Parts: sequence; structure tokens; C-alpha cells
Amino acid sequence: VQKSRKSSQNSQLPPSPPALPVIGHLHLLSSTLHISFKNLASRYGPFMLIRAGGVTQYVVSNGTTAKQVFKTHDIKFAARPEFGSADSQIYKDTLFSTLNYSKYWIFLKKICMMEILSAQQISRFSDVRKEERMRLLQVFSKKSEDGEACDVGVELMAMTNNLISRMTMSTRCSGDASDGAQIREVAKGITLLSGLLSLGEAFSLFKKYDLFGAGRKVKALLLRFDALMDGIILKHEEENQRERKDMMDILLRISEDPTAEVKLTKMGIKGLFLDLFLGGTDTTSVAIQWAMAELLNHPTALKKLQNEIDTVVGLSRLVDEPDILNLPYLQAVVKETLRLHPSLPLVFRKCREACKINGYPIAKNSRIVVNLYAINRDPDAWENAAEFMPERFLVNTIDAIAHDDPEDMKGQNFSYVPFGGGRRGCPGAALATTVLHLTLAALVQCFDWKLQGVEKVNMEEGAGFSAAMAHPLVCYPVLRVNPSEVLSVIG
Ligand code: HEM
Repeated sequence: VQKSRKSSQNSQLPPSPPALPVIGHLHLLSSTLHISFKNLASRYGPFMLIRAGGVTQYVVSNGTTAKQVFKTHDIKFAARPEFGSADSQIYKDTLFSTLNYSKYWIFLKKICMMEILSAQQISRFSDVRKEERMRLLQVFSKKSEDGEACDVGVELMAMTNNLISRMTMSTRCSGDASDGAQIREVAKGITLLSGLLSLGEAFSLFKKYDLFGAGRKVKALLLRFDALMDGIILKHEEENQRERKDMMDILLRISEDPTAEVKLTKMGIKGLFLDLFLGGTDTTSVAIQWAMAELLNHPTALKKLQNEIDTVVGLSRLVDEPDILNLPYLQAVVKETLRLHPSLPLVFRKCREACKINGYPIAKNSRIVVNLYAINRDPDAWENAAEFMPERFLVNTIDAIAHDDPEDMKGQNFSYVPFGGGRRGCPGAALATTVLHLTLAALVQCFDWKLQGVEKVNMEEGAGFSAAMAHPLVCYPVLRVNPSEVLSVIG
């Protein structure tokens, strides 16, 4: 066993656990990497060096250190490290989430923020969200009528897939043959395999050999995705008279604009679409699922939320998007859920230019992992950090963020970073929170939720990078307000 690299022994390097030859710290890491990193940080501090296989990375675990990555040196850390899976990545030059910081990435970011994920574009699709919410409520109503249990995650996943599919290309994922359904299948496969690849990649042991064949399978899926996208693009070019422009219409318009600062190619459009499907579906449905699980385990919070909705919205109509502003407890429940369960708990960045973090020199091209999970649960920043306490967001204390601060979801307070931070932070945060608020509100307005055979939901976290629940959330909806009846009231 090598000697621990304590800062006193080598002031150029941050603290690091004792390492084994060749594998380094691999033996200290589990498949829930964010939890392993958090546990190690409680011993080795908020900035530590972790070596696994051939990869050395700095791990950031508190708000003050994250602030240096997300704000002080934001532009220096605005790049992603290369992943070995890039070898099988046909979109490696166009995938927004993995692109290096470049003129092209800046161009795509502008398209995201000003066009396809802008507040205006999101609000144009509020009726689509309402329809999909209604479908979801009807599925649960039927289960309630039949006295059947439901797997909440499966239904939520179908809803978020339909939402993204309709916003991106005006089609639902219904029926096995629909474009949406096929894209969903391919994206699901890619997510699964990329999880495997990135895990191997994080430890860099199997990278060269692709032992599980995941690289080859990802490539095959990407080729299928590519062919599907060709068909979708063609259809959009033929039917370009849609009254409401979806994301594909907007991107095709930009691709044909001779004055655009950068040429958006068809490959570029496909890469961006892949990102929207990979980044925008599971993340949101997993967060709603965690919120439901926390509420089931905290019946007083569930009751309080239902009372707030009953008082503000009443029982004669369904909660709707303009209501969110008047539902502070709902906002607090969503914030507290994302604090405890950030859907992407680890953020990977690459250093573009040498700088210092916490006084330690960081060389160009070093890998940095920001552990959002550990930061959001830092006991120095949050009282009873592991407890689900939405009330903390209702008061303006030193460790709580004022619920009316519009910046607090965007990682401006660096002890609360569910969407990462800085210029590379999540561009879908506004869409995600809109969907989260409304779906959760509708689910608890219309139903009481019961467990059977167990007293508490098992909150164990699943393996991989997505921080999903390890066990399906299976429960019984009991009708409170019949969505079909109130729908007829609001027309
Ligand atoms: C609860 C839901 C969501 C959570 C918790 C979440 C979280 C994150 C996080 C932590 C990052 C990395 C940020 C960083 O490096 O600092 C990210 C990146 C990204 N997210 Fe989200 N996200 C969510 C929903 C969405 C949605 C709905 C979309 C789009 C439809 C989206 C699209 C993206 C994209 C494209 C990136 C890559 C950005 C880049 O590399 O510049 N996300 N997200």
C-alpha cells in the first residue's frame, strides 16, 4: 500500500486516500460512485484526488470549492473530458453535452437558451404538457378504479418521453412503430450501455478492450438512431407548414440560414436531438419518482401539500401552470427533492487552462468531478442534511435559500446545485422544473397514495450515473378528485 498523499507530504496535491498499486482507489469505489465519493470526502475533505485504474481525477464536494469551478474559473472548466466511449460515438463532434468548449458549443448553447429551450418555446407547449398530464392521471384513475397497484416510474417515464417527443418533433411515442417509440427504445438502450461504458471508463480498465461489447452495441444503436433521424428530418422538410413550430422546425430553419454564425449541419441537429432525449427524459421522471417516494415516507408533508393545493386551487379544477407561483410549499417540496436526489449526481469537467483550486495547482487537461450529491447534502451547509424537510426552503435562514430567489435553481448558491453550474450548467432546468411542479401537484391533487405490505418506501439508490431508485416505486392510487370530471368543468 502506497503512502497516503496528505497535503503536508506534498503541498502541491490535495488529500487522497491510501492507494493500492495499479488499481489506485478502485477498491474504495462502489457502483454508486457519488455515494463512495461522498463517504471519502467526509474523511479526506472537500477537494481530494482519486485515482482509479489509469484515470486521476480531482473530486469537489462542497459549495465553496464548487464555486471556484462554476464561477471563479467557470470558463476554464467549461469543457468535458473525453470518454472512451467516444471511440464508438458517431456524434462525437456534434453531441452538445460532450463537446469541448468551442465556437460551435457556444453557438449550440445560444440555440438552446434563445430558441428551443427558451421560456417562450416552453410556454408554447403548455397545452401539450396538460394533455400528457391528463393521460397520466387517467392511467392512475383506471388503476384506482380497479384497485390495482402501479409502477409509478414506468408511467412517468412514458410521460416525459412523450413530452420531449412532442416538443422536439410533434409526435407521441405511442405504438411500437411510431418515430417517437423507436427513438425512445434506442435512447433507452444507449443510456443503459453508456452507463456501463462510462463506469468502465471512469475506472479506465476495460476501455481499450471493450470487454462487454458495450461500445459495439452503442455504435449499432447510434446507427439506428441516425437512420430514424434521417426519416424524421425528411418528413419535417416535407411538412414544414406546421402552425406551431417544434424544435426540429426551428433547427431546420437555422440550418438553412446563410447568415448564421456557424453552419448547423444535419449531423449537428441529430446530435442535439440525442442530447435532448438522453438528458431530458429519465432525469425528469426519476426526480418526480423521488418526490413521490419522499412524500409517501412523509405523510405530514404530503397532507400539507394537498391542503395547499386544495386552498389555492380548490377541488373543482385541475392545478395548472399559472398556479405554481402561488404554491410555495409545492416549490419547496420540489427543491428539497432535487437537493437530496439530484438526477445527475456527478458532473464531469476538464480543465482548459492551468489554475488553482483551494490553493492547489491544477494542470491543463486535468479531470474534475463535481459531486452535486455531496454538496447538496453537506452537513456544514445544511442543518439535518440527510432529512427531507421542505420547510427549510420556506424560511430565509443562513443555510436556506429564499424561495422567491429566481437564481437559486441555477446553481448561483453553490451549496445547492442540482443542475450543475456556470455556463456548462443544465440548459433544460426551466423545462424540467415546470414539468416536475405540475406533474407532482396533479398527482397529489387527484390521488392519495398508499403502500401495501410495507410501511416505508425503500430509498436505496440504484447503480450507475443517473441516481435512479434501486427498486421500482409500486403503490396504489386512491382517487381524491376525479380528473375526468374536473376536466369537464374547466372545459
Ligand atoms: C430534473 C431534471 C434534470 C436534472 C436534475 C438535470 C441535471 C443536469 C446536470 C447536473 C447537468 C450537467 C451540468 C454541468 O456540467 O454543470 C446537465 C446537463 C445537460 N442537461 Fe440537464 N437535467 C435535467 C433535465 C434536463 C432537460 C429536461 C433537458 C432538455 C430537454 C436537459 C438537457 C441537458 C443538456 C443538453 C445538458 C448538457 C449541457 C452541456 O454540456 O453544456 N436536462 N443536466
